[in-house]
Parts: sequence; C-alpha cells; structure tokens
Amino acid sequence: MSSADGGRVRPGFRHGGGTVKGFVHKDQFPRPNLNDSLEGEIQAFLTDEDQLHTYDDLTKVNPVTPTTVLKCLQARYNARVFYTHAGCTLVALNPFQPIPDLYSVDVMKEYHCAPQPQELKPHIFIVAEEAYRNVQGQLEPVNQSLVVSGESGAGKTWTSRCLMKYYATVAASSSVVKSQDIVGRIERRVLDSNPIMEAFGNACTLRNNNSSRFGKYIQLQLDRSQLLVGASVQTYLLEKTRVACQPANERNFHIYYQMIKGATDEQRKDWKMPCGQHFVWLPNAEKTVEEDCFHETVEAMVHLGINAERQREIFRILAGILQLGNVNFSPSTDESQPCNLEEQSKGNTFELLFSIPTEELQLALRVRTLKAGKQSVLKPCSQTECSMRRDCLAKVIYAQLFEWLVAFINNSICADKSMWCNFIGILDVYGFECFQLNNLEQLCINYANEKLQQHFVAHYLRAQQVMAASEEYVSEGLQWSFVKYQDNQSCLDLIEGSTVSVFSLLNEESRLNRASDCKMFRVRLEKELCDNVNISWDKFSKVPHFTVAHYAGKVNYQIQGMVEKNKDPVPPELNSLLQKSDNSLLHQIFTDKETDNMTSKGLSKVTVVSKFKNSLESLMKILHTTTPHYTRCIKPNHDCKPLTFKKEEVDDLETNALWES
Ligand SMILES: Nc1ncnc2c1ncn2[C@@H]1O[C@H](COP(=O)(O)OP(=O)(O)OP(=O)(O)O)[C@@H](O)[C@H]1O
Repeated sequence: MSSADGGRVRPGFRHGGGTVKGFVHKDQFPRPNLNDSLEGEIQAFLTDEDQLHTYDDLTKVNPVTPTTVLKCLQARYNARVFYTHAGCTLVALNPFQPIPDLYSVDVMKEYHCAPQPQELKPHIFIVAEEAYRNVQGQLEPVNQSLVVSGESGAGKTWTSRCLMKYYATVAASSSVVKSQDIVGRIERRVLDSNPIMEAFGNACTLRNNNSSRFGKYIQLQLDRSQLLVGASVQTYLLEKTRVACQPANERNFHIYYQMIKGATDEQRKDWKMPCGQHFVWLPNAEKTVEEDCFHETVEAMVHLGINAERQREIFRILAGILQLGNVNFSPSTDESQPCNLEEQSKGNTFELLFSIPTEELQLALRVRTLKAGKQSVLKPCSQTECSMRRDCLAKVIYAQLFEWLVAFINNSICADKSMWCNFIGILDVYGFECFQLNNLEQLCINYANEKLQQHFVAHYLRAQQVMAASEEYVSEGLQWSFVKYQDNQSCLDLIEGSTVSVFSLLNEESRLNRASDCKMFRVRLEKELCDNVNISWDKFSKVPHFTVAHYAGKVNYQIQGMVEKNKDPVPPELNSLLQKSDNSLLHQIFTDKETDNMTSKGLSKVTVVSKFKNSLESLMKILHTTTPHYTRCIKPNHDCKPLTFKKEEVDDLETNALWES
C-alpha cells in the first residue's frame, strides 16, 4: 500500500518479535558458547562453492543460517535456477525477465504427466500438480489453497497467473467439449479476469511497475472429472486513495494510462479527453510500462461479456473522475482563472461523463446540508472541505466501479453450485509492510499477515510432525527437534480482540464521531492497553503513534488520521447526487447497497476495520477447510534488475524470519 515517502524501513526484525524458526537438526542449534564453532561450520559449508547451487531443498543445508541459505539461493539464482524447496514451502526467486520455456505448455505437461512430479526440478508446477492430485485423493481436506506471499515486486501476481494458466491448461474442459467458441470458453474467461482486474487494481509504484493495490483470493472450481468449470474471485482492501492522490514518483491505476495512450480519436472525443490535455491526477504519464495495453483490457472485457454500451459507460465514468482532479477550489489571484465548475471543466463535461447536471454537482461539492430538527440548513463548505468532497467523490466512484467489475467477473465465470464439487484457491496477498509512516492501511495489511502467519505456523508444525515421524528420518538416524516458536495469538488479540483492542477502540471512537477523536483515541489506547506487552509508545515523539510488536518486527503506526480513515465518510449529498445519474451504471452502483449502509451523517455503519476483519475471518474459515501449500516469492534486488541477486537487499522480513535460527 502507499507510503508517503515510499521508503521502506527495516525494523529490528533480527531481534524482533517471535517467529517460527522452523525445524532444524539438533546439531545445528547455535548455542551462545558455540558461536565460534558455528562460524567454523558455516565457513566449512561455504568452502565448497561449486556445490552450493545443487541444494534443491534448503532443509538440506547444514548449518541452516541466513548466511548459508542466502548463499545457496544466490548460487542457484546465478545458475539460473529460480525455484527451491524449503521443507513444505516453495521459494520462488524473481528473475525479472521472461525465462524461455520455463512455463511452456510442454513443461506443464511434463509435470502433469510425471509419475512423481516432486522428483523433478523444483518448480511452481510441482505445487500446482500436488494440489491438483490432492483434490482427487482420499485424504481430507481435498479442497486446496495455494498461498502466495512475499514483498512488493517479489512475483506473487506472476506466480498466481502461472498457477491459473497451469490449471486452465491441464484441467481444460473445453478440449473435451471441443468448443470452437474461444470467447465462450470458461478457462479463457477465467484468465481474462486478470487483465481487467490488473488494469483497474494495479499501478506503477516505486517498488513494482505492476503493483497490485488490492488482495485477492481466486477459487478455481472443479467438477467430478477434475475439469475446470468455473471460478470466483474475492478481493480485499483496494487502495482507493490512489485515484485522487498518488505518492511521489508513482502513478495512478493502469487503466487511466491505457486510456490516454490507447484510445481512438473517436473515444477521446466521447470521453472529452483531447490529446495533450493535462490531468493533475495522472502523474508520470510519460513513463510507459508493459501493462499500458488498452486493447488487451478491452478484449478481455469483450470476452467476459461487457458489451460496447457498458464499456462506454465505464470509460465515461473514469474520464469524469479524471476531470474532477482538474477542478480547483483554491482562491485564485488570477482574475482570468475560472472559479465555477462549468467554466473549469469547459462546458458540459460532467453532464456528459457522469450524466448529472453540473449545477447539482457544484452544489453537492460546495454546500453541506445540516439537519436541525425537521429543517435543513445549507452551509457553504470551506475550500479545504470542497477539495475533500471532490476527492471523496472520486474515491467512492472508483471503489464502487471496481466492486461492480469484480461482481460482473464473478457472474461471468462462476459455475452453478451443482456443476462443481471441489476447488483450488489461490491467495495473492500483500506482504508485511513497514514504512516510515504507517497508517490504517498498513495496520490492516500487517494484521492480515499476522493471521496468515498463525495459519502457516499451525500447518508448518503439523507438517514437521509428520516429517519427523516419517521412515526416512528414522532410517537415517536423524533426530529432529522443535525450535522455539512464539505463538502470535497475543498480538492478534491486541489488534482484533473483542474486549479491548486497537480495533475495538478505533471503532468506538469512529462511532462516537467526535471532533477530537484523534486525541481521544490516543488517550484511550495508552490508558486501556498500557499493560499489553505487544504495544508501546514513545511519549516524546512529535508524531503521535503507537508501536506494535509484530511477528516480523516492530511497526510504528501514526495515530493522526486513523479514526477518519476508519470512518471513511461519504457526504450524503454525494450519494444522492450519484443516484440521480442518467448513466445507468453509475445509477445502479449507487442505488441499492450504499444507502442502506449509511447513517444520516454519511458514515458507513460498517467501519473499514470491521469490514476487513469480517472478510478476513471468512477467508480464514475457507483456508482452515483446505490443505494449504505455501509459496514464498523473493525479490532478489530492490531495483527490479534482471538476473541480479543482491544478498544484502533480500530483506523480505518474513522470509528472513523463515530461516533465521
Ligand atoms: N517468474 C517470473 N519470471 C519472469 N518475470 C517475473 C517472474 N515473477 C515476477 N516477474 C517480474 O516481476 C514483476 C513483479 O512481479 P509481481 O507483479 O508478480 O510482484 P508482486 O509480488 O505481485 O508485487 P505487488 O505486491 O507489488 O503486487 C513482474 O511484473 C514481472 O515483470
């Protein structure tokens, strides 16, 4: 998610919160008085440099230390080997360039047809095939989850796409039906959901040119014959603020650049977007990324059944949002600078794009309606308030449009429940985040990671118990022992607990909706959570914050703005305005649902954290009923340079936590 400065701070994770240290051979325990001998063992292991790339499972490395493990990964990377097992986890190193034939249909078939795929070279297709075979197997649970994690730019989206392509190939139902109708083919439609969701939900950031600004869980539905018959997508926490505010040197969502770069003259005319027009909300438009391909998005829309008229409505809405960004409410000393919306937007722009009368839009942005008993009082907004209302309008429209698209995609690809019996889920979630300034977005993301960490720990320990009991280890006379791991339940209780927790206090403050909520939230946090060891404060800090000791390290969260973000208010005037739109899509997405959920003050009855917590709980429930498979993607250098592995830059917090001992 966004960071004001884009810079990533490395918290003291090496000595930070507890983590799963995994399962290491007893002889590998680094005891304080054996430091020298451990150092000796490390050096001895590293001497055989030519052999390092041959370790296809990091549990075979001896001793297991961050140094030895990273050296092995580096050696493998330099030998162009990008996948390595780490016990029950697959480690995927990002090559940052297409590798010929690594993911071809022939390679898919090789893994799919192999009697023992795990005997082939480590590959994401081993994970895919194992999950696929488990679905057929007798072992419960037969439903599978593929959890893909890693820091921004590590390759999660790429990996998820690879997995989807694998199943769309090996489990293709159309080849059986021999359908010639490519547009109607379910696997084609499932794959086509990717370019659409990426166009609307991904953006070029400092860390990744194609960064997903939302989390997603895709469920691939299989019938009795193991054929792919449908899919459904659940998304989490779209970073909607990006539409009206882009961090320095980053871009807005891809779709906007696709539109300005790929539209025909006719479309530009329709969207009132003449060539050369400057858009405040479209920074760094000169930067072109691979994902700037409009026709691919449109083609995918067509395949999924979004007809020309709907597309037109969608693009008009998007163009309208862009025009909003050019509306300026600050007083101008320049007399020639227009001050009303109509003049600023050159005529009837908003009437055409949003299908709402300009005067009404102007009124909704500039005037607040206060209820005093049965009477309504109109109060002009300050310039700051006007700008906030404008940004809010843009964000709420974009977020609702995204939600509508996801629902449309689901309608188009979801199979009737009677048609499928099992599923393979693919979870692509944002990794643990720690910036110089962190706020509600990071708190939610890191909370999700705490949840997944807990799930991983439980699964990891179960897997290790099975492994320890396996004949292989017994026959080799190896003794294994658990290394201390810290249960992160107390940190989860701190964040989400039902009695007194960060979320419960935040929600209370949000509901009270008092003017001094930031100060009150701080006071209450300090008072009510003063005995909790997982939270601390630096009372002398100029920026009020609290620090949470997460499993991957400590993170400071800024208190300023957190309550407001949690309330996520939408002025009621804006909602009623959008409901009046003659753009049938805009009208539809604002009619049913939003109003039911709003209080008269424009506050959502469900706060951001409650909504997120609920959706995460549903996800965890699903994960608990499946057999999980973990893939950890690793970014080998900060600058996304092809084939470059910089050990010192592999600072993925959770990855290090995995093999630190
Ligand atoms: N296996 C791969 N082979 C070739 N290139 C890859 C591979 N994995 C990732 N990449 C490259 O790395 C870029 C970043 O990967 P990706 O977008 O999947 O990261 P991410 O982990 O999803 O990041 P974010 O959290 O920001 O969304 C891709 O756009 C692609 O160029």
